Amino acid sequence: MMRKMNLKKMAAEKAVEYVEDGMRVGLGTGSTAYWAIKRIGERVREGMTIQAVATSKASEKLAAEEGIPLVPFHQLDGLDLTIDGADEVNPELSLIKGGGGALLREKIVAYHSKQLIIIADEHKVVNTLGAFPLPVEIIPFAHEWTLGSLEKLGCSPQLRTDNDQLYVTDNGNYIADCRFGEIADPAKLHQQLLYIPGVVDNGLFIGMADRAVIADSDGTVKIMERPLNR
Ligand SMILES: O=C(CO)[C@H](O)[C@H](O)COP(=O)(O)O
Repeated sequence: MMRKMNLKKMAAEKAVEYVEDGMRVGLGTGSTAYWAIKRIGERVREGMTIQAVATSKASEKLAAEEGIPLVPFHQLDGLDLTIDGADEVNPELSLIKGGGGALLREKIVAYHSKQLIIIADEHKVVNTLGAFPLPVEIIPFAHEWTLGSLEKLGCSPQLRTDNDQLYVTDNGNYIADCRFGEIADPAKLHQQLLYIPGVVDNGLFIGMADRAVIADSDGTVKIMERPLNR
């Protein structure tokens, strides 16, 4: 069987074929997006001209090292394409994202992209979202109360830590990882979460991804398209 890292690379490199000269491109975050940024870097060095923005400080650093031209947000009125990873992908291409903690910037960038392509290995494809704990970005102020409100929605939120310290996002916030179990109605949960003061955003991406490029352990790469009725 092929190693997982190779599957991520395969999906990422296939997705980078959608990047065309002159495009404005959003760069995702995580170990799969890493391979997309590396491949985009190669294509830039081969002569492709793009303008890029990154969804995290880590991806920004990698892109700069790769020589990818990064531009300030105010110079662009939107993006043509964003390529990003995901923690779960369902058949409607609804997603759980934020395992890497970059969900807020990822959602802002995806929202302003004409196209969002998700890259993943087959292990991320699920029928129903929710086995992966849903990351919810919350502001530090009164976060204990915000955690209480999350609990009332039916999960036991875990404040994310990193080396025994509270994990702090690029935006200075905390992440509560929330185990809801199977999420029967992602759109409803999304609304309920956004209703809680102190919640900045959450890792549910609904109706945002246009396609998912999925690498299978049999060595094939398949493209999932978002159903037209959504
Ligand atoms: O949403 C994300 C970061 O916030 C990542 O895209 C997601 O966690 C998948 O990461 P990986 O490709 O490392 O499995």
